[in-house]
Amino acid sequence: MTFAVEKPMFEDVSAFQKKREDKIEFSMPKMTTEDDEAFLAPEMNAFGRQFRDYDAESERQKSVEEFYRTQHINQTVDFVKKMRAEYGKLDKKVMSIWECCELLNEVVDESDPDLDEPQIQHLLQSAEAIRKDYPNEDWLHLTALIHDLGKVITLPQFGGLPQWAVVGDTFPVGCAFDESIVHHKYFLENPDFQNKAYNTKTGIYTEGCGLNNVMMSWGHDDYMYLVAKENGSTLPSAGQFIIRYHSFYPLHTAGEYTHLMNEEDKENLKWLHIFNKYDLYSKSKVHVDVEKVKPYYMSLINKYFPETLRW
Ligand SMILES: O[C@H]1[C@H](O)[C@@H](O)[C@H](O)[C@@H](O)[C@H]1O
Ligand SMILES: [Fe+2]
Ligand SMILES: [Fe+2]
Repeated sequence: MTFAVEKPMFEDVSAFQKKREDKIEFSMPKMTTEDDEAFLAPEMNAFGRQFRDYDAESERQKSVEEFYRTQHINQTVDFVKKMRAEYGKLDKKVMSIWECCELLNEVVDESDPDLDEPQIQHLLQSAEAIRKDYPNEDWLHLTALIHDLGKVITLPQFGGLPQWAVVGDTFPVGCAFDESIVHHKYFLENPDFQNKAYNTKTGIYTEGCGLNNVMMSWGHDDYMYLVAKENGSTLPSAGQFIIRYHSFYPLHTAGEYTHLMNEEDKENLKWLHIFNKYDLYSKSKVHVDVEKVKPYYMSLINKYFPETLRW
């Protein structure tokens, strides 16, 4: 394999080039090809139910519903503005992408009816699944690996936010809460629900303004997008879009809120549709061997991210 190496700006070209080549050699180990069958989406989740069944009668569903009750009451325009300002500082920690993956060993997502495994497994399961079907789109494998890293903000050293401010599906604030949002009834107690400036179809926005100008409920998607962007990641725009809107089920699955999109959003949405299948249907009790796949993902991290990032 050959790689295009950017023209270095240094005087000592050979030393720089050498460093760069070492990095590249390390960064491209062979892909494992033991099982190269296509990814098959299962019909049932690990609990023997349909995926994303928010109305089933079970203990897990009850706690998921309670999660959405608090999320819907508390995610307001004011709250999102505060969170954006606070987390925009990126002053919580300096660490690498892989260190963050390992921190997710400690995080279990209370909003998810389909998975109660540590989040690092979900990252690897979705990345390995998408890699099977799109072997040449390395940026997509990496996008899957990192898409949920933002969940670290539930940990004490990152501000210890309650789960309702971190996980679950997302939706715009500042305009009407669409009825396709799961457990929509709990918005009745959200102060923005009664606010005339915020409760019309376009609210504080304009048709076609672009999602970049829309404030989404605060959580792991927007936070991780911010981390990637502010630290100068070279992930393509579709990868950044996937990270930012993968929980926006009211758009990518229900097809609502399209009046807020611009042309670029429409292009990127095609990739988000592809991604969503692997994010959702790869959730399983079968663990991926972390050490075995780590070298491959390290090579992608080195390609698209600096060594350490501000979080
Ligand atoms: O419960 C899940 C989980 O929190 C995911 O990380 C998020 O992306 C989904 O939208 C949500 O339904
Ligand atoms: Fe997520
Ligand atoms: Fe996910």
